[in-house]
Amino acid sequence: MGFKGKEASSFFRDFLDECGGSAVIDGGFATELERHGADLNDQLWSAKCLVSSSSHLVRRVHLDYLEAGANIILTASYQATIKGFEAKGFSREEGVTMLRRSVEIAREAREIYHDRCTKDSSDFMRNERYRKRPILIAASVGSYGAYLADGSEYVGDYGDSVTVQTLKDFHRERVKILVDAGADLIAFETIPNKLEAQAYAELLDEEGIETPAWFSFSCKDESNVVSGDSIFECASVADSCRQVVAVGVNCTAPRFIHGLISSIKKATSKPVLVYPNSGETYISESNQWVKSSESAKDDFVPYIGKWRDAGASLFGGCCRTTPNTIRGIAEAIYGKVQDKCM
Ligand code: MET
Ligand SMILES: [Zn+2]
Repeated sequence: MGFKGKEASSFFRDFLDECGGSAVIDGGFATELERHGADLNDQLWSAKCLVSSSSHLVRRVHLDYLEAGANIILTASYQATIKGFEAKGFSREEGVTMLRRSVEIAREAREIYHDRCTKDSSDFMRNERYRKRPILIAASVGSYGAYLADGSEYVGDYGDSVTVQTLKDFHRERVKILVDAGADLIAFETIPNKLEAQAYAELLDEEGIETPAWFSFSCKDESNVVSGDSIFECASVADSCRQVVAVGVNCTAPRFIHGLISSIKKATSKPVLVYPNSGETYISESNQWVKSSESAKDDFVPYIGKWRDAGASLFGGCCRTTPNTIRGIAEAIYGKVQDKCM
């Protein structure tokens, strides 16, 4: 399946149809790399693993999420920027190579997974719909706040000196590199304010990018993104952008998701995606996740059905969620699946 020659929106509608109406997004990526032993206490965060010596870990995490049932896997490029790589002493060319690698590694993981599925026919999953599910590679684009590596993507205030133009110039090159590397989708993630959504929309238009994109916002309550801009206004920006095929929220506490879905549905008829975090709060000073007083670590899998009834159609997890969360979501959507395809 490819989007070439197809309108972005019809490509994505076909994908969702093939998935049976609802699709599974993967779970926390950086979190999972850490669980496999990576030390991400670094300005580059998960992008640190794109250096060749750690690329096997990136592939491994992608495979874990595919084996858990994901239809969409997000690349390790969330915090990968040429500027960020240069600040760490890499050359421009090396930065470009690592960005491209993020897409290539995800594609390799998809091939390995497909290969395993075909070869191991004796242990094939009985659930045909699950086994034949389509799989897309989404190039992760973290916000400008993510590049600042100071937790700004959870605050959303970039100050007066940062304009739409600043943001477009910041994102332009890496978006083009990721598209050129063959991503099926661009996942603009953890968008903290309306300004950055406007910048992405203009950028897609100006560069004539035909690769479908999704806009996903990080939110602080049931009706506002973290900067305080309303989710309705932010989703409206996404709604008016032709290349945007889905709109939603990520890295947001599960308790706000239901209300957010309703607000987004008022602004757009595009498919709605949700991939909450565990409900814990990120403390940038100590680089730690702590349980907030309102909620212990939520297990949001039991709510998937309700969120689907509220109108969402893509479900996954963000920080501090694991392949187990995604397995639970896949089972909620596809029914009980065997552990192995694998
Ligand atoms: C701070 S949100 C991080 C999103 C990214 N896709 C990850 O799971 O690591
Ligand atoms: Zn997150």
